[in-house]
Amino acid sequence: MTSFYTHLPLPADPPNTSPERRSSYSLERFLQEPEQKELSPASSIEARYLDTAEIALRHKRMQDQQSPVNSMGAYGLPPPGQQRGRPRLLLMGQRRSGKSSISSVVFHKMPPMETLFLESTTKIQKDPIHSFMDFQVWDFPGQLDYLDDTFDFDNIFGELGALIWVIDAQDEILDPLSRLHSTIIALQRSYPMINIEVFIHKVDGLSDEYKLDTMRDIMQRTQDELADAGFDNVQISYHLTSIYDHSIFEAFSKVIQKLLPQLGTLENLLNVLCSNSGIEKAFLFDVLSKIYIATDSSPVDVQSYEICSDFIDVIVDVSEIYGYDRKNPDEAAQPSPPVSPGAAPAENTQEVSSIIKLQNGMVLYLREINKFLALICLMRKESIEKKGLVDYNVQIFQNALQRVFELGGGVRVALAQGPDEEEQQEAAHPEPWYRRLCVEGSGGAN
Ligand SMILES: Nc1nc2c(ncn2[C@@H]2O[C@H](COP(=O)(O)OP(=O)(O)OP(=O)(O)O)[C@@H](O)[C@H]2O)c(=O)[nH]1
Repeated sequence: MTSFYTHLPLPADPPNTSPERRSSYSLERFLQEPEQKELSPASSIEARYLDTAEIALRHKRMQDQQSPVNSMGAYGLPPPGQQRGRPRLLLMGQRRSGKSSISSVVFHKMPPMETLFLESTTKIQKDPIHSFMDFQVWDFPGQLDYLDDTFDFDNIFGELGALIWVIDAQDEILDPLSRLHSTIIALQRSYPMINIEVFIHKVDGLSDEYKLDTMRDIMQRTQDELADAGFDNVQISYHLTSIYDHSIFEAFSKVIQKLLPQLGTLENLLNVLCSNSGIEKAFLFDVLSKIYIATDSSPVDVQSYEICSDFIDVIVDVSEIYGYDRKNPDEAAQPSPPVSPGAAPAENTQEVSSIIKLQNGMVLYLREINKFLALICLMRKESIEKKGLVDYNVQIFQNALQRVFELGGGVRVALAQGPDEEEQQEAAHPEPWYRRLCVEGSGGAN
């Protein structure tokens, strides 16, 4: 990384738009947008975003009525807004496989080395996570046999968001695998829609070849075992993870994304944003956990994700040192009023933004969406030369996002609606990062 952005250079090239990529998204096909050779005028982009959001919302309503998954709720949960509780992520697996470490590193910012001193879990740890979406992480003691008759199976698995099974790849895997298989078989009988994620964990220090062999072995054994038990089509996702790199955040990103009914809509909005603003890759991040909840449909390469994730760390660290209290935090949480095309949006927005130029000619652009979410875009330096347009498009994206979430109901977006129980709880939590941040979009630090 070289420098924080401090000036607005001259106009630039057309955006890097891939028509094939965009047309693969059904919602965009409805829009019948003309082939684009240049950056669109801001006004047409606004119209397109609003249309996209509108169509996406209608599409979602239809899905809620029609889809078996949505009518049951995603992964066995009631639809958003009717959920009895928060979705649960259950962390299960053998003793010392790394469950508590994962939870501490991802959700509590514990430095990975400090997990060496974690004590063994003796009872179920229920950890409520207050973020862009409220959910709970339940950390199970490795020695617990929850398939035992004395456990209330329904109580544990009833409101499940995902079952995350952690296997220590540096240890022997046969015993944990056999427990995994019996759990899946038991779950298939009562909760066939359940979302099963296998974390092949502690892969740091293993060669790439060994990692892949282990993963193949686990997948094959699981498939065979389930087929023998008469379950041929169980959907299981496998992730190679370690707390010592970004892989654990990436794996959690994928787990959380599956719980978001709005995911398709978010991806569509990000696709439109990227194609109209010359953005190569865009991530919508949950700032506190560094989980990305959506990205555009171009493939995610690890380096892009890592650098965006590091960018959040930089911003949070800078804010810790140089931040200041914002005068009117409630206003900052309000949706930004629409900006007329051509008008400078800076005056009526309080969102934080920051730009870093990289040595390889790329630019990282961060924009706060609300107190939980930040948009991070990776683009060529020529694209950021039209910063006014990028800012404008991002603001339209932000407004569309708020409309999508308002309808979704299950996801909390920082729309100020007067204090409620959740906000009171939040008051007990530390100050949100953006209120202390000083790197502003006008260029340069205040
Ligand atoms: N090398 C390596 N070690 C890890 C990783 N994750 C966790 N560990 C280590 O694994 C050990 C056990 O971690 P815990 O998180 O306590 O394991 P647990 O599954 O919660 O154990 P129980 O509470 O007994 O069920 C600790 O010493 C961690 O530092 C990882 O990704 N790589």
